Amino acid sequence: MKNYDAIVIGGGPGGIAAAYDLKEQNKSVAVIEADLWGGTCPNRGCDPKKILMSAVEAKARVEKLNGKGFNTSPEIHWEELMKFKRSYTESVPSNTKKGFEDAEIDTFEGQAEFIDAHTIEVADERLSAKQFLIATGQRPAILPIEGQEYLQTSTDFLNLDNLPERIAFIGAGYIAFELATIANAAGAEVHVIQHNDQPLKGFDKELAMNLTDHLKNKGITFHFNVDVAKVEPLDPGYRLSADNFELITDMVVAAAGRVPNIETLKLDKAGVTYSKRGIPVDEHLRTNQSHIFACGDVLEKAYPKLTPVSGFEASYVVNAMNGETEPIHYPLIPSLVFGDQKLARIGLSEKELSEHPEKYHSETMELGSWFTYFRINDQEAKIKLVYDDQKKIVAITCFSELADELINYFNLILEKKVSHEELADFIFAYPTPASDLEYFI
Ligand SMILES: Cc1cc2nc3c(=O)[nH]c(=O)nc-3n(C[C@H](O)[C@H](O)[C@H](O)COP(=O)(O)OP(=O)(O)OC[C@H]3O[C@@H](n4cnc5c(N)ncnc54)[C@H](O)[C@@H]3O)c2cc1C
Ligand SMILES: NC(=O)c1ccc[n+]([C@@H]2O[C@H](COP(=O)([O-])OP(=O)(O)OC[C@H]3O[C@@H](n4cnc5c(N)ncnc54)[C@H](O)[C@@H]3O)[C@@H](O)[C@H]2O)c1
Repeated sequence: MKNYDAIVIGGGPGGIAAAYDLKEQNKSVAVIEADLWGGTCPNRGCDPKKILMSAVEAKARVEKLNGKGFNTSPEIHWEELMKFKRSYTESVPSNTKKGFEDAEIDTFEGQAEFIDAHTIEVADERLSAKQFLIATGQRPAILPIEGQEYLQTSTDFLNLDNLPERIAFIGAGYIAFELATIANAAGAEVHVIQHNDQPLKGFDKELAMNLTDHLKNKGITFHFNVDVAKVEPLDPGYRLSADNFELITDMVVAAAGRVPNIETLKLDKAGVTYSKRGIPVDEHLRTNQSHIFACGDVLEKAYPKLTPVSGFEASYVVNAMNGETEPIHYPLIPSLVFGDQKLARIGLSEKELSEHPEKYHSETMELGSWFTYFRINDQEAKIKLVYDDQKKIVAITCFSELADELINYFNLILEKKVSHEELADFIFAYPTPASDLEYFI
């Protein structure tokens, strides 16, 4: 039986970052991956989505300038776009694996399952280690409804050879908004079905509704307060039904959240506690077994489950495995819904803000006439700044084509507590979103 200093279970962003850091400390390290090396983000998450989104952004940019230099609406050629996406994704698993091999990190393929607290089995091989890191991520939740076998997922959508004429998304969170935006721009008839009336929970309600209205104007149909009960196959297509609701479509994507990959690990055999929301850890990312750590999406945690958060936790956990005694301290984490118009937020959570309305007040600024946005004809652009009673900014939500860039500047400003006076010491290239910053702070 091979014995290691550390075994990392899961070859996604969290597991990869941790494995390299552990190796740099001259430890013997093995990584185990059950599916695609690289994990969710580069194979079936952020990166393929953003490649498809590039076409959406380009199309929308031209459409915004219709009558202002353009008189056309570019058509997205799905097969070509998918080919472009695959030119990136297809080499991710082999490149990731080769990277490990070059770094002399051992790789094993298959589902890892614990035999006991110090031994795991993968593809009929038993391995032991002094320490373990569980970084097995999440997968799409499949709704417990009649006909659930006909539901497809974000993974299926991001690998479609041909775009169906009609697509329905169940759920109105990050994934549904982003993939619906792509499907709509590429020419499909798109429906988004949400069981309550609150899309994009966790974002400012007013600006989330601005994004919803933007997508409605693009042709996406939203159905709120509809709890889908049944999916039936037709020839061709599917019928979705709920109380007083029926919809015929060609593809149904379950986009109603994600569940942690824990069942196959046989955590009971290692004595590791878990819940259906993931693996609970202490403030050193340690499970109830002191030599078994966990990081990334598989955690039961209140922090957002995002690629940079997995990477941040991985860097921390390697030090914790080495005996670091300071608890993990998370910096501010921006949240962002990508699209031709983006919605981005940072700062105190909407829950915290709504629980103490007496403590906070907000100001919304329409930005459409500001030169940065006027130039690209982004008439919908706006920003909401939330202040505490000391007039300190505690949260910011941006809605615009440039919100992704802007939120990162605010991240630096809020995290480093940069004042208006300090900002005035900088000369930013003009005209850019950065040169507007001094008017917000
Ligand atoms: C459609 C989509 C879009 C997204 N877009 C963004 C975005 O724009 N920005 C962003 O920051 N985040 C985004 N995310 C989230 C991001 O992908 C995740 O937060 C990130 O991948 C988490 O990294 P991780 O290493 O914790 O888990 P993962 O990337 O999920 O990696 C875990 C790995 O463990 C493997 N595994 C599971 N069980 C076992 C086992 N028993 N044995 C061995 N291996 C196992 C899995 O196969 C997987 O490869 C998106 C996610 C999705 C689904
Ligand atoms: N841009 C990004 O950073 C990005 C993009 C995509 C995914 N992600 C990550 O992936 C995670 C999962 O995304 P997601 O969109 O699947 O989950 P989500 O939690 O963001 O949204 C799920 C939505 O489905 C709704 N829902 C739940 N049950 C339902 C039902 N029975 N019928 C109809 N609606 C129902 C929820 O109310 C919610 O609005 C995100 O939380 C995030 O961590 C991030």
